[in-house]
Amino acid sequence: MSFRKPNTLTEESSLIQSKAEALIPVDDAIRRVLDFVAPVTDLETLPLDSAHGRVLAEATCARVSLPVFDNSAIDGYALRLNDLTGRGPWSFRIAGHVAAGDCGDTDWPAANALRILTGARVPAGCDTVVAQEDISLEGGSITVASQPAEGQNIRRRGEDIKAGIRLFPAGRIIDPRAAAVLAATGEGQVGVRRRVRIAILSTGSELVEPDQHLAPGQIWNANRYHLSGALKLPWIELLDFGIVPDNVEALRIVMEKAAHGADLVVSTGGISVGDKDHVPAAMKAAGASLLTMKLAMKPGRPLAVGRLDGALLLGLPGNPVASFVSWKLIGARVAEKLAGISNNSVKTIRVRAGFEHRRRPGRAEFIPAILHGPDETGIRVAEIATTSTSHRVALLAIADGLLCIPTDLEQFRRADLLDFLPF
Ligand SMILES: Nc1nc2c(c(=O)[nH]1)N[C@H]1C(S)=C(S)[C@@H](COP(=O)(O)OP(=O)(O)OC[C@H]3O[C@@H](n4cnc5c(N)ncnc54)[C@H](O)[C@@H]3O)O[C@H]1N2
Ligand code: MOO
Repeated sequence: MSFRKPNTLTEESSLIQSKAEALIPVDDAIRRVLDFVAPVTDLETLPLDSAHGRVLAEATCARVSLPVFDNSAIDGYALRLNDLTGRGPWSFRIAGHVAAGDCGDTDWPAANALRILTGARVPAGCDTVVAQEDISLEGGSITVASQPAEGQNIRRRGEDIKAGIRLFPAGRIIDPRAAAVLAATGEGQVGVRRRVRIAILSTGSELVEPDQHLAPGQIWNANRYHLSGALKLPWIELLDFGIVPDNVEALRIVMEKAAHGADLVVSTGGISVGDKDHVPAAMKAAGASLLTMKLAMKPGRPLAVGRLDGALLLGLPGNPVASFVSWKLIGARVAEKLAGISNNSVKTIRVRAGFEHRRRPGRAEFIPAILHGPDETGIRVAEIATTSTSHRVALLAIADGLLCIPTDLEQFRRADLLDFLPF
């Protein structure tokens, strides 16, 4: 079975995984899904202040050197070393004053000092700046007791950033640090990729919104909120289609509408084998090419992926922790690739297991876990409440992240090292 490039995924029946087929390793599944994603190509030019959190469209090089000119690092006095003849102490009349913002081209007779303030352009001829704490001031003159070093307290042009060097790659999110660097190098307008349009829908006839009364058999919609929370980002335009009942026709209509306006449509629920699991059928009825997968992953075994109208459809499982984990590991990667983001958000750290565990291998597990520690070796220790996680929203409340147990691992002991994906 292969997962093909955009718009060529047409023989859906041959792509649907048979029951007997092995579970797909998580990394393979991610690779296959990502193979199917092309970043949005439309660009916008925005004033820097409106570009916070957006994705840089092109690599950015410094068009100036920083500092732009030699300037003083301190409040003090500018001197010419040539004027320090003989043995000290040396006295100089203060011939003028340069502050930050002044052009610094000032009349400066030989054997005189200039008062200079932090950030002020160092005048021509000045090769040292003495701190005001290191002189004695009397009337209009200063006395310098010890020999200053050449270049001291002068911030040289280009010592921070050289004109022409690459500051950021394409795909970098303009976070506050990047914004400061862009501003400092005079990038008042920046080219960014357009926002990715992501539609979400919560499938399930049992669902009502949390501000509604629960009738017998109903539950409150949790998935809509972990998704809308994760998607409230400056590079995403969120389209929320609310709750859709378990009905192929209703699902088809909403999916078509969502796919029409979105780059990615994310649904939760209705992708397993129950009589009311209609999401794959609705995707097909809408004319989508479709791939349903069973992943070697717990929670989050079922996954449906389709393409309709230029939009990618991603069907996540209904159990809240399962859909949360599937979004974090797979959905978020899809969204980031669509947006053209260069480095993905899935970054694990190493932790020690705070417990021992024996298990049936075959699925990678992602268990909500709490971090303690660090232990005597300086490494943090992960504890879990249970390995049965799929429906247990309480685990999301208490956990610091996901403890990652590799597919083939049969057992581990207390203090063994494992990967951990922080929230
Ligand atoms: N016979 C089998 N049954 C199931 C299998 C299987 O392989 N064979 N897989 C199980 C696994 S694993 C998962 S995960 C679930 C996935 O099921 P669906 O994606 O079809 O989801 P639903 O059946 O619609 O819902 C599952 C569960 O989650 C609750 N839910 C759904 N949406 C929400 C929501 N927005 N907020 C809160 N809770 C939600 C729903 O009420 C169900 O309890 O299938 C297993 N079954
Ligand atoms: O994927 Mo299911 O999440 O194992 O419960």
